[in-house]
Amino acid sequence: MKINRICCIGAGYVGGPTMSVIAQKNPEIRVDVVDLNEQRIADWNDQDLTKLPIYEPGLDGVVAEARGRNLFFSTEVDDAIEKADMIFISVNTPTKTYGTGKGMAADLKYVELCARQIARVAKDDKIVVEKSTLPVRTAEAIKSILDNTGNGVNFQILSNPEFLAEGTAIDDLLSPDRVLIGGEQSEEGQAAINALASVYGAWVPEDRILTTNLWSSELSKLTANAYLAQRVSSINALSELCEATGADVDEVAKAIGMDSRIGPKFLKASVGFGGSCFQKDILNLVYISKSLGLDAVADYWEQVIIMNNHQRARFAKKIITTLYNTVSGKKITFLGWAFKKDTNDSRESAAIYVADMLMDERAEIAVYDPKVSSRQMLEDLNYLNTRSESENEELMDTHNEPYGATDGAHAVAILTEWDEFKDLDWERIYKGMQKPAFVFDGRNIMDSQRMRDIGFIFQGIGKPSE
Ligand SMILES: NC(=O)C1=CN([C@@H]2O[C@H](COP(=O)(O)OP(=O)(O)OC[C@H]3O[C@@H](n4cnc5c(N)ncnc54)[C@H](O)[C@@H]3O)[C@@H](O)[C@H]2O)C=CC1
Ligand SMILES: O=C(O)[C@H]1O[C@H](OP(=O)(O)OP(=O)(O)OC[C@H]2O[C@@H](n3ccc(=O)[nH]c3=O)[C@H](O)[C@@H]2O)[C@H](O)[C@@H](O)[C@@H]1O
Repeated sequence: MKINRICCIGAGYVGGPTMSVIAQKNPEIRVDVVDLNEQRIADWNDQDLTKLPIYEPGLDGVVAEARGRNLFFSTEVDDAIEKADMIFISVNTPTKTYGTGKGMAADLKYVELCARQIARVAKDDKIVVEKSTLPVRTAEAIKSILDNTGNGVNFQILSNPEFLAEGTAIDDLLSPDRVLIGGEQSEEGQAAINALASVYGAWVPEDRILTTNLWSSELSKLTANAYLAQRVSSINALSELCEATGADVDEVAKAIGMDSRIGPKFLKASVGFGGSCFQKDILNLVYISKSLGLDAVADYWEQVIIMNNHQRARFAKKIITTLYNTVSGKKITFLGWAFKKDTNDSRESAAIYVADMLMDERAEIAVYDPKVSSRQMLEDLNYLNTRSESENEELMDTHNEPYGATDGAHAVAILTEWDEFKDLDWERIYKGMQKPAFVFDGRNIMDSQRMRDIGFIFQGIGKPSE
């Protein structure tokens, strides 16, 4: 089966970059990325490539090559569905904020809407690909909707979860560790799997394209994120033990990471993991386990989230106790708001929660982040509903450069590991701050000796205090 046209519903962090690379590598396939959000589509179509809605290193070059050739962004969802042979569903699947499973289960309403829309519009056979991260057995629900509300055409459902990480999305897409495709174990299912495998085969070596049954593929995505987040929570748990004993968490991480069975990656202690997916996907895993009566399994994974919440709170508490048990009226500068470097995404960023806790103590927060807009920072805080929007505005001040942000501050807290923070003129920052000048490095990016030599009272995560 030859694929001539692809449609992707959802032009977000996954749909946008993934389809850009598919289009770049398959110039003979037309790829239409569609979204209900008109502003987002307008931004994807902006001639000024610095205005793309997502900041990802290398994305602008890929879009420049393919856009207008065989890559198109539009709000014409029906038209793109109708003309496509293969339709990716890449819409958001946030944690439910209402009803059964509130705060735990994945909200599948956007996915279901897509399935219903595909069923209504499709007039010939289609392959429908789950790109969104979904609970195991969702393909069953999608198939039921398509088969029962459609126009009698045949649908094949595939699961093709995305493993890219933000900030390295283009590199991850260009050379993935693996591409996972789950499908029905039938002749038609195999043909659909082969069709999608040939799209990736344009640039991904065959031995990296892994095919499984649908349920293994759906569950592997939740499992991969749970394992990765578990490693961060494990090293963060040990960071507290390091602080209590005089061990250095980076030294411990290096020592264990050299064991080839453990490996060196994802062992960086931090103020806590963020991002739109780790928490949501683990909560979803916990919810599924609980629904199946597997309470011990649910409790095991829930601990990863509990530890992450603890790490964020511990960081805020450390700032408060170190600043003589009060931060009221004190200026505390955050360097970084994004959940990790090289992205403008701040969803579930630890910075939001740490700011919220300090603002509860009436601290005045000044923030500088190279890519996150001040509007987004305020929206993030308002979303928590802890205090009124005007109070948030009063207590938070945003800056577009670091020196004004740190001027007059009692303390600086590093919340994101942006490379540029290492090269700031820290002597200048020190001079401008209140004394004693405190720095809390929530990412362990600074050289502690150098910072102490400048005069700072410096504290990293999981590091000896002097
Ligand atoms: N952000 C990431 O790095 C990764 C995300 N994922 C998963 O991919 C999925 C998408 O995530 P993101 O791209 O981050 O979300 P996003 O929120 O950035 O993008 C989703 C887009 O879908 C659009 N949308 C929702 N319903 C629609 C509909 N009925 N018709 C047309 N457009 C619709 C929204 O307007 C939005 O622009 C989620 O399930 C997520 O768990 C998977 C791997 C990585
Ligand atoms: O499903 C998803 O959304 C994606 O989630 C993560 O990607 P992402 O959240 O973009 O970024 P990561 O590099 O995994 O970092 C997540 C969080 O963990 C933190 N982290 C990561 C690694 C580490 O050693 N220490 C640490 O604190 C990061 O700072 C960040 O806040 C996974 O790495 C991707 O494979 C997956 O596709």
